Amino acid sequence: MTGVRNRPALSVVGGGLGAGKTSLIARLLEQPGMGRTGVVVNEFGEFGVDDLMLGSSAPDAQLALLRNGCICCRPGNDLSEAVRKMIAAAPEPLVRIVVETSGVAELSAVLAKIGADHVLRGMVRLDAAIAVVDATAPDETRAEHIACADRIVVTKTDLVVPIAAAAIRRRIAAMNPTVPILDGQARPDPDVLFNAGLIDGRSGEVQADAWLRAQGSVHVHHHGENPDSIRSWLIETGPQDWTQLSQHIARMSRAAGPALLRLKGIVADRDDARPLALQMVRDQIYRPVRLTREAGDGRSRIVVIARATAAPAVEALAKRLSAAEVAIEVP
Ligand SMILES: Nc1nc2c(ncn2[C@@H]2O[C@H](COP(=O)(O)OP(=O)(O)OP(=O)(O)O)[C@@H](O)[C@H]2O)c(=O)[nH]1
Repeated sequence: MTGVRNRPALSVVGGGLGAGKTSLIARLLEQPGMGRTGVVVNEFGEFGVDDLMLGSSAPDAQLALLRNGCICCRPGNDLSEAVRKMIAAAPEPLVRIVVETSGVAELSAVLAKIGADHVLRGMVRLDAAIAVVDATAPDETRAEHIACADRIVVTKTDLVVPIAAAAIRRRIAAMNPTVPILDGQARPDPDVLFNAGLIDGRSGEVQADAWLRAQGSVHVHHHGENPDSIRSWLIETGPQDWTQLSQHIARMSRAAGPALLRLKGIVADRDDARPLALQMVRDQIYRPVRLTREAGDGRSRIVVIARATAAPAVEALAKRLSAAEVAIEVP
């Protein structure tokens, strides 16, 4: 099996129907440094046009089309198979693979499926979850997309007045305070858009803080009284016993149910100087990654993003972990 650092970095681009996913990827593919990229397009319907559009903007890119239903809902391992074939067929080793989800897929459901697919995980290195938000359709902004994204790209800002674009950015920041928000019109730099994973694609080093993005950046947030509103928590605590911690997290996840959207953490391990990176998308727990000793500072930091109804479950988790400080939204 290829060492994790040498595997292609897999990023997922999600967003509503017509939000601008294909246009964003097509513009990215035209940029220098985007060679040796493969794109897997998942179309909901039988006839795909996205691959034609991408093929014309980057004739050398490796393209694969998965038709007929969302990869998150379809049984089987179509995505794994498409990625395997793409890696095998590429004339040169691929640096990156971008998966464009169908416009009806939930980004969180696609990420959860990828997390559960050990064959796929063995072929790639997970990189960025990118949510595309259409500035002309603010009401279509889906909480799941925002909550689980590592990067957000707001598209069609040329079609709205600046004040409307600013309002969308504020709304996104209130739902996910740690996520960088980029403007699609500004032609996002691939180096800024991608490279969001635990391992820095350029240096091969672990980039724990950049990945967690919780260093002093999660504030007390309140986003309305509505039980559907999205909240974020930063749980800061000391070293943990891994087995116990995973049981506490599983318990929190069961209590929160579908209200839990995303969890990310760097956890100091009571029995090992090397911390663990853990993440969840919905109820899917990814296998934790053991970091290097240098990545730790003796503290555990866990970021949880969930609907407001999950508050008791998250607060109970914080209590069980004897969190020294919990930043929680206040009404
Ligand atoms: N003015 C403007 N139009 C855009 C922008 N981004 C995308 N579009 C247009 O919006 C339409 C939909 O864009 P696509 O890139 O196909 O959207 P998509 O998310 O891939 O669509 P589906 O795959 O069907 O869900 C196209 O006509 C694009 O030209 C933008 O930033 N500004």
